Amino acid sequence: MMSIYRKLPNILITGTPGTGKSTLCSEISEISGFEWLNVGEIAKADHMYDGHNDITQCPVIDEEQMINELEDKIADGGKIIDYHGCDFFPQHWFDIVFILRTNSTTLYNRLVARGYRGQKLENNIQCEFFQTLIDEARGSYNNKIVYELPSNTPDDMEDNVEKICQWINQWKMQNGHG
Ligand SMILES: Nc1ncnc2c1ncn2[C@@H]1O[C@H](COP(=O)(O)OP(=O)(O)O)[C@@H](O)[C@H]1O
Repeated sequence: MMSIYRKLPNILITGTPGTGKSTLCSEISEISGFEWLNVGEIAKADHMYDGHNDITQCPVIDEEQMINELEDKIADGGKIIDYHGCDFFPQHWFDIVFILRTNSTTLYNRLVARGYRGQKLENNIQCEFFQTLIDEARGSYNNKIVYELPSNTPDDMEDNVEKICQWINQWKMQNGHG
């Protein structure tokens, strides 16, 4: 509904760390010209933190500050937002939400390769296993705009890039910018 106020749509890509968000966003950004906003990287660069979570062993993002920071950019449309959480963004920001899904073993190997160990590794595997991001996305957005995408293989990645780019083109045509 809100999309009529934007010249281009905004896309949220979420999922457990290691499911392939950055890889996917970078490819879509290159093809579509949409700006990729990596929320974790923005928080790191601008020290937008509000404490430390001992369970996830990650700094806690200052959500209010992040929303203020992103609000103007989002209003223009044409953004791909990449974050391993999705419940604190205003619902009207996004025209579509994709959740990347990866099998436990595959994800385990990716996170080990990234240097995750012990509790941090286990927490992330559990996050994926218990479909945490699915529940979070379904609880935060209109379920008609929420889609799961498998992200286990390079073929999956290619399919996902294609699907999302097709969706962008379709949106442009339907909204008179084709
Ligand atoms: N669908 C996929 N098939 C094969 N490898 C993948 C896939 N998605 C991600 N990877 C690999 O997994 C690792 C983590 O991907 P990344 O995009 O950094 O995930 P995230 O941004 O969700 O943490 C990278 O080495 C990436 O190349």
